[in-house]
Amino acid sequence: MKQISLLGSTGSIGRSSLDVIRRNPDRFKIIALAAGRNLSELKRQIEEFQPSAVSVIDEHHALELKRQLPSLAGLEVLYGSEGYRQVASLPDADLVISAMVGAAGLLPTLAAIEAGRDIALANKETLVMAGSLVLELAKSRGVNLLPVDSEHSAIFQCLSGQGSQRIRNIHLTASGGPFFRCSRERLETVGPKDALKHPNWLMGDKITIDSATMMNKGLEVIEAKWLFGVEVDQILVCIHPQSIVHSMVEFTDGSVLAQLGIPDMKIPIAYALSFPERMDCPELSLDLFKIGTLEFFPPDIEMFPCLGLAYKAAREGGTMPAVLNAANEVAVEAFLAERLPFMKIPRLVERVMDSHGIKGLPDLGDILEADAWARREAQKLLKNMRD
Ligand SMILES: NC(=O)C1=CN([C@@H]2O[C@H](COP(=O)(O)OP(=O)(O)OC[C@H]3O[C@@H](n4cnc5c(N)ncnc54)[C@H](OP(=O)(O)O)[C@@H]3O)[C@@H](O)[C@H]2O)C=CC1
Ligand SMILES: CC(=O)[C@@H](O)[C@H](O)COP(=O)(O)O
Ligand SMILES: [Mn+2]
Repeated sequence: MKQISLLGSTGSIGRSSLDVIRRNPDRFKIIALAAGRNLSELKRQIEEFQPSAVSVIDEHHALELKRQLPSLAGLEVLYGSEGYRQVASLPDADLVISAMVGAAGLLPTLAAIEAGRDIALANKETLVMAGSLVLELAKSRGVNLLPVDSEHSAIFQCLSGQGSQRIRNIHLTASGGPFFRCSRERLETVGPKDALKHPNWLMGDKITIDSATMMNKGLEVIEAKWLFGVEVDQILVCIHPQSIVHSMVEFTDGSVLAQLGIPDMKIPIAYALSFPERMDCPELSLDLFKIGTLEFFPPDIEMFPCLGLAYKAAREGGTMPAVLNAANEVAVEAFLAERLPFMKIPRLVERVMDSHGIKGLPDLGDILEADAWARREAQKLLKNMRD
């Protein structure tokens, strides 16, 4: 029985993870949950999965949760950064699922690695911000980093049993998002409702906007660089509107291995949870004849500059990827609140990056400082960039 601590339980990945666990009660046991503010969903999860500890965002939400769940004696209700740290580093957990959204996922994930727990990693921002530190710490603690992100799970599966020295290129597939082949005129007018309509995947708002700008693919390039130890220029993005091929690895002998499946996150989640074994998921089945066509196109970096900005940040290294990530989080939040037009998301990120003095070989303090600086800088610039 694998004992699991789940960070980000009320989100899209959190709920899909619980679905996989619910179907396999003989293999997995939830021992702790961490959420943000969604108490009604968390309450349902506590009642069903009976964890021994939970953490929420702050004391107010912890008190409210206790008020709503008076009968659950024995449940430890924690909150804030210390609560998340405790849930992430429980000694009884075999695996921690890291599925909070954004920079909030970094410290709990580091705490879990520090405590020697294997990680099923959905929170790509952790590797974008602090890839070098995360890899070093995971190595020193003997921790397995098991990718949940669909493309990285695909690459990980294609690489099983092969050394990464023999990789010529990684072909990272992207759906193209809701605005694939849109005109520039149209992109100037799109709002949150349009951008939240992802063609293939049901996900949280932040990653759905990142898919629409293609920043998601940029963050994934950085994530792949760290997970698979390849050079940035070996990671090639291709638009694959069907989202059936989840990524490919081209080896030095010209062989290309791909992983395919329906676009459902329960597949990569199940793989990360059961690794090195596979599970039976009869409901997740691919009908190739229904799909019929698989297409591949080059990305348009002029229309989707966020992808180019992420490559630039990856090449420059040091604190720059953390700055890219923080500026993007501010820009996406402003776009969702209708305070920034869609096409100004990359402009804001670029301006913050342009005014950043990179610190090479950053420690955790440098990364957190760069993240805070980029948020302040982005907020300042936002005021002049609304229309
Ligand atoms: N959704 C998907 O299919 C995929 C997601 N990912 C990655 O997985 C991660 C999660 O994505 P997704 O599930 O879509 O996101 P959601 O927005 O659906 O869920 C986010 C989760 O994080 C919690 N949360 C939000 N802010 C904070 C905070 N400041 N402190 C603590 N917890 C917080 C939320 O809590 P609450 O709602 O209770 O406030 C919720 O549980 C992201 O990094 C994303 O890039 C990767 C591949 C695919
Ligand atoms: C499901 C998943 O892994 C997402 O990261 C997905 O890939 C987003 O779609 P895009 O390919 O449009 O970014
Ligand atoms: Mn992905």
